[in-house]
Amino acid sequence: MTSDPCTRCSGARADTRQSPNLRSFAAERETSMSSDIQHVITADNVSSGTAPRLRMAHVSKTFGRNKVLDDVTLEILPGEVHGLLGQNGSGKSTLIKVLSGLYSPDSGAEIEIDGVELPQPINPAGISQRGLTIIHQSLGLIPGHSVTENIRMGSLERRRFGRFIDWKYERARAVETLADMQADIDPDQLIDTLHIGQRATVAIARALQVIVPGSGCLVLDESTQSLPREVLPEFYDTLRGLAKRGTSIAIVSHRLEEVLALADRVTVLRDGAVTAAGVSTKEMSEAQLSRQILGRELISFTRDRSESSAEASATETLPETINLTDITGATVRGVSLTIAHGEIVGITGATEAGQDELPYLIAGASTERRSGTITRGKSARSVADLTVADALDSGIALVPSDRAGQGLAVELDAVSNLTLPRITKRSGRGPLRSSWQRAEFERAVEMLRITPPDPEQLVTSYSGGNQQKILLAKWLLHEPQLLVLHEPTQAVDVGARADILHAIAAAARGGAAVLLASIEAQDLSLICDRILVFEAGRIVRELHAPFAPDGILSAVE
Ligand SMILES: Nc1ncnc2c1ncn2[C@@H]1O[C@H](COP(=O)(O)OP(=O)(O)OP(=O)(O)O)[C@@H](O)[C@H]1O
Repeated sequence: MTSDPCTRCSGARADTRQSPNLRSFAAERETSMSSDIQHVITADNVSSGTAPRLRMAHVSKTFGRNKVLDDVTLEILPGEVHGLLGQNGSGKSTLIKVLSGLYSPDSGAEIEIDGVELPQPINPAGISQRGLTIIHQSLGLIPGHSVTENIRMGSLERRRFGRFIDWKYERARAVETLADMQADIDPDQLIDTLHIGQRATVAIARALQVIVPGSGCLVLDESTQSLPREVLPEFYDTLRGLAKRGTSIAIVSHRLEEVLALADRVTVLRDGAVTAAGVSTKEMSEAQLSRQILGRELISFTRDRSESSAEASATETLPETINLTDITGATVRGVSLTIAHGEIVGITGATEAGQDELPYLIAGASTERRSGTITRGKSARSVADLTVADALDSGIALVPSDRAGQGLAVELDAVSNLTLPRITKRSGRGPLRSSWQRAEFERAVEMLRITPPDPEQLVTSYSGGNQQKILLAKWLLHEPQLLVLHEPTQAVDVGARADILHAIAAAARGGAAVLLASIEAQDLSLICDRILVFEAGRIVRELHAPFAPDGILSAVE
């Protein structure tokens, strides 16, 4: 990665570090647009009339009988940031996998970089030599290897004599890149021991290493979703710096404010076909963009908080509250809090402030040394030796943020994933693939509009957002007494986000106590009754509804 020498960008860097949120970033971009980014299509950093940096035309892709891309064209100009948008399952990742050579397109596809056609089938190992770097949703890191090895993989330099790899040198390069990104990550740490945000940082660091400033194309498929909020402004600045010098950037993101703040133009897919091709984002509002994506008005989520607590208090059999007492882990330091049945308590804070760890401590999903007690009515449970199975027996279910690593059984189909936690209890009553399983699948499809509604499709063949819905549905159908969620709306489109918030609110209305760990201020403001802000492992502020997203962000900063 390189630092941007332009003074305006340096200024932006200082501003955004003070106020790390997208709104201020977008506002900063607005005020400086006239000088560069907004006129990117005609100004000096985009050569108008020249060949696109990347051109994909007539790209179709069929799986079995399902045509998921239909004659798609995408053109990305030198020096622009281009948003590739669409609902969950609209075909964005498939298009990027075609570009990277992971999927072969149907016949007739044309793919060019700087006017030169890429020979098909595309060799995944060869695309970086053509200046193309892709970060997939799955991040593509190698478990069991260090941060240095992962960052330098693909860029390792052999010494002239002996042809050995000088690991001291490679480590220094990795340290340099991490420092450029202001990422405090130990280069010798195993990738497996990093949290998801740190892993995303490593994947992005690796991609940025192979970009030669002024050329190439960097494609980010939902890569920012797990980056810590405080590094985002710096990261956006880096992208803008790269684009300003001529590198093209394609971003796939469901965060519309992010897209509007960063992208010069957008291409929108709906059901595998292009509905907007290279449309300028100049003067485009979030509402217009979501209409373009959904093909309809967005029905926003609203929660009637009074109705929720009234219904929950009618659930007579449950003790009124769940009490977490003196919970301690690696980053959480003696936290105590109470959640009433029917209540949704949000927890938020900066990275490593503790809110990201608490869900795992109380759901038995942490390997850290831990202590504290969970009390419900007369029953008290120590978290020191709590396992996931114990937690489930006690009615505590966790929706983790690491969908593939911790949330889903990736080798199984959708219906097995949905019903896995309850299958042992049910298996005595008939064959595994019972009508019960199918009925559960149908409930999940109805609740969260999972597409395609195919119970036997491998869960990994679902789009990222639909995998997220399957994960959430699995635990909602379990009807836990304490529902613990960590970033449940990651990777979902604007419509699905509303569906997910509805489903969580319905769980609370049904009597569940809900603990929601998230950095999404908008989600927290819409759904929570209370929000607890963490700092250095402790709760330092408590906010009560109604909230404004900006108020939540300033409470964290
Ligand atoms: N290997 C596969 N086999 C069968 N179907 C697949 C496969 N990969 C993707 N699909 C289907 O292709 C469609 C498009 O999926 P894709 O992952 O490209 O969507 P997306 O726009 O990236 O969605 P998201 O925003 O949720 O990540 C989905 O219906 C998905 O189920």
